[in-house]
Amino acid sequence: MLEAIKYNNRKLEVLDQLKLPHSCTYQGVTNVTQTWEVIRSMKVRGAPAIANVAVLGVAVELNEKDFNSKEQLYEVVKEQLEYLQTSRPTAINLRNAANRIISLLSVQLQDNKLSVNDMKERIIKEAEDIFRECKMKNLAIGEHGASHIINHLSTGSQATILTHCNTGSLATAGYGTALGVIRSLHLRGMLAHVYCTETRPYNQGARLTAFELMHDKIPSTLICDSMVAALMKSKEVSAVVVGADRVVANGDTANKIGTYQIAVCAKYHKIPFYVALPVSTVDLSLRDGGAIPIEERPSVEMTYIQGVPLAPTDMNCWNPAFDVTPAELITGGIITERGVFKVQELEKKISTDKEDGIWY
Ligand SMILES: CSC[C@@H](O)[C@@H](O)C(=O)COP(=O)(O)O
Repeated sequence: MLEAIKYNNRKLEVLDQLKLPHSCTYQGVTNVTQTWEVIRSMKVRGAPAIANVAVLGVAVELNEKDFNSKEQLYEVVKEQLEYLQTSRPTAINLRNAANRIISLLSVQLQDNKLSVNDMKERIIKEAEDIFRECKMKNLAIGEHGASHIINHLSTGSQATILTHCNTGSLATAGYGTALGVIRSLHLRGMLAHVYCTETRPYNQGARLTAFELMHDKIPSTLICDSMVAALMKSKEVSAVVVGADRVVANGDTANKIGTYQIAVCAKYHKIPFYVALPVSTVDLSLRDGGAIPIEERPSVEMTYIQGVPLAPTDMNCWNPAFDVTPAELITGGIITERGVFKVQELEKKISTDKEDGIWY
C-alpha cells in the first residue's frame, strides 16, 4: 500500500499526490510553513491525512526548537495549530486533532513537576499517537463496515460497491475509511466489484482511487461522475460507501463535491448509502449542514488538468470543493471505528463516548 505520509525518526515526508499516478515523489517537510503549503496545495489531501500531516509538521518543527518557558511553548504551538487550520476550512479532523493537543498543553502547563523539555517531548508523542491511531481506526472502520454490508446482502451474493473521491491509504495514515470497507470486503472474499467515480474537477477518483484499486488488484471499474444514475439503473449496485470531511449533529455530511447528487440517485434507486469515517470527523458544535464552511478552490483547478487547458482559460468558474448530503439521504448508516449506526443515532452514540469534548 502506498503511504501518503512517511514519518520516521522525527523526519516527515509527504507523497506529492498532484503528481500521481505518473510519478511517486516524496517531499520532505521540516516546518509549519511548509506543512501549511503541502496541505493548501493538495499535495496531501483527505480529511484524516490533513490532520496527521498538520500535527506531525508541528512535531518536527518543535523537535528542532528550544523554549525559554512552558508558557512560551504553549503559545507557539497553539498559534501554529491555529495557523494550520486556515489551510483548508471544511474538513474538521484538523481542528479536532489541534484541540486534542491544545487540551494536553493546558494540562501540562499547570503541572509543576514537568519541565519545558518534558512538555515538548509529550506534545511530540501526542502527535505521533494521533498518526499511529489513525490506521488502527481505519482497520476497525473496515471491519465494522464489511460485516454490516455482508449481513445485509441476500444469501449467497457478494457486494458491488460504488465509491466517490479518494478515501484510501492516500487520504489517511493507511488502509482507508470507505476504501477500507472495500478492502475488508475484498479480503473476506465478499466483494464482487467496485465502481469508482472520476471525481471532477480534481480527479481524486481517477488519479488516486483507481491507482489504489489497481495496486491492490481489487476488481474495479472507473466511471465519469455523470454516469452514476445510468450505472444504478443498468447494473447491480449493493451499496454506496463514501468518506466524509465533516458530519454535524443532525447527521448532515460534508464530503467531496458530487457526493450529494450520488446520494439523491441512490435514494431514487433504493440503494443503501453509507458514510464511513473516524469519530474525529464529527462536529457536534454545529446543528445542521447549512453551517459547514464550504471551501471554494481556484478556477484554474477546473479549467486545467495537470497543466493542460480543458476550457477557455479565462472562463468564469464556480468551484466548491465539497457539498453537503442531508442526513435523510444517508439511508444505510454511519460506519465508524466504534460500530455502524443509523444517522439519527449519531449524536446519542457519539456524545455518550465523549471525553472532555475532544472527539479525536
Ligand atoms: C478519508 S478521506 C474523506 C474525505 O476527506 C474525502 O472523501 C474527500 O472529500 C477528500 O477531499 P480532498 O479535497 O481531496 O481533500
